[in-house]
Amino acid sequence: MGAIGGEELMKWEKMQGMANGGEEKILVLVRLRPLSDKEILRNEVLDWECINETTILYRNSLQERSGLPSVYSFDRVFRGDCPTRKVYDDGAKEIALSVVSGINSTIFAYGQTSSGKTYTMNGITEYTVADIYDYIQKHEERAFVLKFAAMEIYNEVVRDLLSTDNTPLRLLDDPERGTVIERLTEETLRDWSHLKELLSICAAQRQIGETSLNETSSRSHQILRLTIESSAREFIGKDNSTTLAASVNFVDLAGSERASQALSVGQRLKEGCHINRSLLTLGTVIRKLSKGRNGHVNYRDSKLTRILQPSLGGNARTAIICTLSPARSHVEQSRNTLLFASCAKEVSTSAQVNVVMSDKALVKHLQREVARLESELRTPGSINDYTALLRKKDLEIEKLEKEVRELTKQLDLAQSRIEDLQRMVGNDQASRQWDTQEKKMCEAECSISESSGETDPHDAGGRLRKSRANQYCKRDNPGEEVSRRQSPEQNSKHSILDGDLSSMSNGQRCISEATIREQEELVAGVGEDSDEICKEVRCIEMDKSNEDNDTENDGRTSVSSIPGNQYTEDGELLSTIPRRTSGFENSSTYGALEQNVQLVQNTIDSLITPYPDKHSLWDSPATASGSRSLKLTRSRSCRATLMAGSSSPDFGTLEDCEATPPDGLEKNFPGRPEGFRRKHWNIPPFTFGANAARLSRNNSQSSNGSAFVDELKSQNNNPGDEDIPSVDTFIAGLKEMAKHQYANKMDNQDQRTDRIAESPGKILKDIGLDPLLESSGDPLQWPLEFERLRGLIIGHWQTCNVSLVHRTYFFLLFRGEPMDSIYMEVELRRLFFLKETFSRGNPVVQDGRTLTLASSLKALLRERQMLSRLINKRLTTDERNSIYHRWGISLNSKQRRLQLAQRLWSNTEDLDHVSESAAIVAKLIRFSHQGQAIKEMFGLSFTPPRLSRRSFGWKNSKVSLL
Ligand SMILES: Nc1ncnc2c1ncn2[C@@H]1O[C@H](COP(=O)(O)OP(=O)(O)OP(=O)(O)O)[C@@H](O)[C@H]1O
Repeated sequence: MGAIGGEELMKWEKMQGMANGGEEKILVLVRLRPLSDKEILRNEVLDWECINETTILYRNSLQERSGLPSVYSFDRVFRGDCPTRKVYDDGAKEIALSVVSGINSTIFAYGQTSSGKTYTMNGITEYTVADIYDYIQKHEERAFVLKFAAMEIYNEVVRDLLSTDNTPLRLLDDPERGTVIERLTEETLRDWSHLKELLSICAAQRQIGETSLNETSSRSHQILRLTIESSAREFIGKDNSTTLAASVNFVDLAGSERASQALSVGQRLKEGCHINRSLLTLGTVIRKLSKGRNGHVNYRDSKLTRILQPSLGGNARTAIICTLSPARSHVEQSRNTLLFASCAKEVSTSAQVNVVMSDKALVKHLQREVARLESELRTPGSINDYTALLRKKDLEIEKLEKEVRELTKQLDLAQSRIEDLQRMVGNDQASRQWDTQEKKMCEAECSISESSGETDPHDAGGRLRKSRANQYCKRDNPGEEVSRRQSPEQNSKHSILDGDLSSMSNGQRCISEATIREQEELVAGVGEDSDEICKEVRCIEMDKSNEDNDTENDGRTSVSSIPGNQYTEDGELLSTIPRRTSGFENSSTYGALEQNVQLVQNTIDSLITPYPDKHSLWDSPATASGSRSLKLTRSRSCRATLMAGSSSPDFGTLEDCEATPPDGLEKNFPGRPEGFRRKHWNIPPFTFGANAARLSRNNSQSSNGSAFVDELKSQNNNPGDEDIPSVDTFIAGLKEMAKHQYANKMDNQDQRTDRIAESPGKILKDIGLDPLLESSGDPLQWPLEFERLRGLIIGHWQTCNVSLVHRTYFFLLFRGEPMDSIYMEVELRRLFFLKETFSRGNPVVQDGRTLTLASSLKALLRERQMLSRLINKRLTTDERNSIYHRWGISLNSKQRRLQLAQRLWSNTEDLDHVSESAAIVAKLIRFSHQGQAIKEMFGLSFTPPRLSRRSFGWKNSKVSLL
């Protein structure tokens, strides 16, 4: 409609609103003709009378007792002496002239032979065309093109009345336009006289069919079609020129009398059958349509109804003029005609304005586009563009190569961790058989440190001496591991608690800053040398009664007063409240320490085996169970599974890892609370299939590292999935938010960085890089805290209409590892902000787009539709059916894909539902995530690189954050 302007536009819009607004009933008119001369000569009686403008009455009293109706009402009825002009003006005109407003229209004449159909239609056609020309002259602001076509349907054969070629026209099905008549001549009308000329040609052509058959009766249906195209003159030739195009059909039907009454045999009988067939079909169609549009309407049963389909039940305004002979001898046919008319008045159509872009405008537009592209190609500037593009690509490649190098480093780190873990597990049992002499040496060193004032945490020399003490213990016990392994039966807590340590005074402790830092590193998933861990365990005598004194007096208060983030039930981050952590400082017994060590092992476990789960969503239980065998003590295998992707790196794997107690210390490790473990890992697996093997780093770290990155990234950037934000985009956004959020914290901490050397543990926690401690205080509580925060996040996702793909990425990437709390906080803050802003009715600008609650809801609906389209592509039939079955969607129901997409992530209270939704979305978008691996690859992991005792590594963590 862009080309239509001003008053005309308003008028057409009004018309469009009227026509598009809803359905309107077919206009039904009844016209009585006067008695013909012959009828008068036969002394025929007039049985019908129009008693007012809408009612016709049957007057024969004898017939009234038949039980048939004697009064019929229609939109208009016209007496025998009523001129055709009035029939046109009072009835057909409004419908016929809709065509100038771009609305299709059709005028039918229905009635028995000699009832006056042709007489009426000739007049109606003439008046309509005259009015159209009149309208054209009055609307000079628009340019009109009139086209005329005419056809005849005779014996179910369609002929072109403007062509001398008698070859029947074929009806073709066009997906956009419906039934199209092949080769139909369309003459462009030059003027009124031209139309007259064409009408006479039609009449002559039609007579060919008639004269040989029945001199008094038309045995064919005739359709004259006038098409009007109109464009606003001011826009003609411009790109945005559009055209209104509509047709008005004048349909003169064959006589509606029955074949038996046509008194026909042979050829005439055949004609009668065909006439009956098309008229019978027309009647059936009208009858069906009059009862509403439920069920199949058999338009295709005849050529007539096929051609007139849009006029009868579709995009056209329609009028039917039923013609009657008043003579008593025709009463039966007249009654049939009125019954047909009664049905027709119940039929509704729904017309609309037809706007098309003109061919001319289209051609012009395309020509300009071609010219523009050609000139772009010729312009030197475009070469510069390509050069700039190449440079940009080069930079991207460089960046990717850097990422590959970083990844390689991280893989090395992962390898080291695994080795540490193995050593740690092996050494742990031996640690319980601590040799008395070793303890004494350690204690002696510790006592020296203590007495020499090393309790001052700022005393670097003291720390050095303590460190030396630890080193000493280590160096002087080279056979320690061997002896531990040789005497496992001596591995008991008594050896520690009842040994020489018990003889130490309450004031004596071996907690050094180095030890504390090492513990922090352990919590952070960094595997320290297991020897050193053992020594730390041995050196600690944590007397509960002394703990308060320690924290108050020895300057290490900062270690135990760890900031913890406080959230409201709604997830609002209230404040960072200093609180005393009960983490390692409270480990006053060996049992507690053992648990802490075990926690570390578990953390490492989760790092190297990030895909625990139950049965595969996609695999059969047998398949899923077949892939479960990992144990902590088989960390190398775990790594292999992770790196290789395994044929089924499914979540069942780690669950079995956890559910089947491995050898060694982990037997005693309570792990995550049962409920947490059950829910948390209930996420279906993602099979990497053929790509799995390529995910292995094998022995060639650098070269295969690149392939590894490429593989992972390509998996998450499927061609053709432009609508799906890639995991890169997701992570980049997340990191950006994390960067901003923590930049502030970092700024606040800058002045304290000078003191890092003096108080590294404190700074580490203050800057929020030790989220396990920071967010929960007690690392053992982190799983529960994680679950709580995740529940809040899931709820806010729903409230804020957050993208399902985003939810899926987040849900699958952040699954309870200690360092995830950073991103949990970032996400919660973001969601809280969104929720707050939306609740105030304000928009949020995100990635340059303005988001409102309504627009986000729309986007979410679009995303669901997009996902529904992927269901058939990305899921096998079995997978789909299995999901439909589980989700209560009938396999026979219509739009079941859309139903499934609508249900995804719909029940945020049910974690099983959420998990399965995430798995389905991940599968649809081909997100073959790898948990920790992908997090490390994209620098999402906060796990600091392996820290040297004397080099403080938080900056490395910051780098990974940025
Ligand atoms: N309203 C009328 N006033 C005067 N004469 C009429 C009227 N209607 C029809 N006639 C005359 O009746 C005769 C038959 O009319 P017409 O040919 O239009 O009938 P028809 O329904 O088209 O018949 P067919 O089905 O055979 O084509 C014609 O001579 C026509 O002039």
